[in-house]
Amino acid sequence: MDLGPRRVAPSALGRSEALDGHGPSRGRGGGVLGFSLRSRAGGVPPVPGAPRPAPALGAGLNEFDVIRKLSGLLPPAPPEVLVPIGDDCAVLEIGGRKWAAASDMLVSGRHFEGWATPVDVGYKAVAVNVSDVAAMGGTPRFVLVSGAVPDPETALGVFEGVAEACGEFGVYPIGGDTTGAEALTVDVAILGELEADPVLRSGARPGDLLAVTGELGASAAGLLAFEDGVDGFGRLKSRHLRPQPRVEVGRAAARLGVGAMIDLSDGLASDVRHVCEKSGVGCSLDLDLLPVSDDTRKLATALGRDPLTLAATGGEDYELLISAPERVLEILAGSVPVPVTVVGEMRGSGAEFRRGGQVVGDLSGWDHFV
Ligand SMILES: Nc1ncnc2c1ncn2[C@@H]1O[C@H](COP(=O)(O)OP(=O)(O)O)[C@@H](O)[C@H]1O
Ligand SMILES: Cc1ncc(C[n+]2csc(CCOP(=O)(O)OP(=O)(O)O)c2C)c(N)n1
Ligand SMILES: [Mg+2]
Repeated sequence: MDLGPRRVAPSALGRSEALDGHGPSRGRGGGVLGFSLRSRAGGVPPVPGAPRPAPALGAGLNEFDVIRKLSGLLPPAPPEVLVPIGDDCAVLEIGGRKWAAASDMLVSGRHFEGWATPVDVGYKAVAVNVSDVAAMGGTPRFVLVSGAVPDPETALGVFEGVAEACGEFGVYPIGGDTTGAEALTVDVAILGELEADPVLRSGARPGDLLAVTGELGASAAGLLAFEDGVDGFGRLKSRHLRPQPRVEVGRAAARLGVGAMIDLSDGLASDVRHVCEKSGVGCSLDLDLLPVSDDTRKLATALGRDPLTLAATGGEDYELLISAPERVLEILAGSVPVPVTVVGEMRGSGAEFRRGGQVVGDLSGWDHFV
């Protein structure tokens, strides 16, 4: 295990400024709330006494508010549903076996631009779903792949990438759907098998340590390189286009009975809050402990970005965040070929990030509606 200067400061520290589990705006666009404020400021002044228009349903909600609200609309789950909406995968019991099920899609302009070929998009669409199964401790088995594509060549390119990823991760494609559209969208649904009990987001306990696999910030750095047209940095670009989900670590973690696990898609700063919220606990993370590679640091710095902030908020790492007692993490780190780095600890309440011993606020990851 990468123990570094590993023990984070004890929890006699100030509380986080973003305890609601979502953090502040990342300043991308105005969001739905921004639009309503703008239109009011520039529009016709309200007529005294006239009925006010009802606010649009969902106005001002962020991505996770939407998911919480739609979960509230669910009828009672049938008995086969062991874990409902709200974790990396749902868990179903079918034929005496436990299955993890999830879906994630990639949308042109939102998840990729022209730097990603259709083959890259197909590959990544499978990989990010495999990562959700890994986060439950499962073995990915089957995918359904649906493409909304501008032309037949794109459809076939996507499927080439799907086939490549399926071969690499031991997954079999059992169907999907193909339709025409202006811009490319690829949606993958996955089924994984669980040999051990699934690892949920809700099992973290105060006193557990928090560890991440692999490295953080490389994918976000690769994205910056594409966006800014930077030559070179092929490893970072590849980390962005071809994430390597941590299936073996996830399975080992489940066998060891770690407390909680989540895959890092939106960024550590956001994803750790999902674990806190679901577990009813808090956490303290030390940014100085984040595993950030030299090339990530070099590129981020060259582009005027802070490498540690990028690593905490950039997203699409597809590493695992694991909460477990220290001894369990030591055993895990000794049994997998990927670095497992302690970055903080769980505590009673509050989500706090520290750096150089000081509390830093305003850290949050990706949110599709902010
Ligand atoms: N439109 C939707 N309908 C039903 N469940 C959804 C929808 N969007 C997201 N979810 C569920 O909400 C939870 C959180 O979703 P998300 O943040 O996308 O998780 P992840 O990062 O693991 O993909 C998951 O359990 C997911 O299945
Ligand atoms: C063109 C472009 N802009 C921005 C990003 C960065 N980005 C898009 S989605 C995302 C977060 C992960 O995607 P999401 O759809 O939220 O996955 P999930 O959490 O559901 O697994 C990030 C960091 C990108 N990959 N491409
Ligand atoms: Mg998702």
